[in-house]
Amino acid sequence: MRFFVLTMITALCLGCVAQPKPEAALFQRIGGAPMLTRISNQTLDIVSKDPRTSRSFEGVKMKTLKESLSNFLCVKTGGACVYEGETMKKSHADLHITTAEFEVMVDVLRERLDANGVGTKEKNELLKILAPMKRDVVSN
Ligand code: HEM
Repeated sequence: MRFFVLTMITALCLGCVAQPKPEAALFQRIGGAPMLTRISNQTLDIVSKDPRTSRSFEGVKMKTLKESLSNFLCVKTGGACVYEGETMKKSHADLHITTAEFEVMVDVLRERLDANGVGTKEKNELLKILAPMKRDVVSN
């Protein structure tokens, strides 16, 4: 009987230990606000100078845009930030972004995520969140 009780207690304890921990939000796993700020800044620095995409950024206040993009990505990945900008449709409507320009931006973002050591799983999760936004950003 004592053996049975001991076995049951051991099994219950192991059960507690083996409980899978809920996965942290993508925001945390990606490296939090510092990483999202770095990724946003670097991506925007590159696409605003790349001749394939630079035309849309002429006259745009890059500091404000960088902060806005960083907050947007924070919210979309589950971070506790506040995004006060426009919807994707509204903020890109007048820019007439093409599919080719959208793809350059995604390529640069992917490359920056790699360069900053973001894991493949996290990188793909973020790209999957952004992919459906193409229909709101692109208007050609
Ligand atoms: C999934 C892809 C994209 C996301 C998530 C995104 C996100 C954003 C965000 C959050 C803003 C700020 C809106 C605001 O503060 O009201 C913004 C504005 C802007 N985006 Fe994008 N964007 C994307 C694709 C692109 C592409 C492909 C281009 C150009 C090649 C682009 C060019 C701009 C420009 C120029 C602005 C500033 C507009 C202004 O201040 O009038 N975006 N975007």
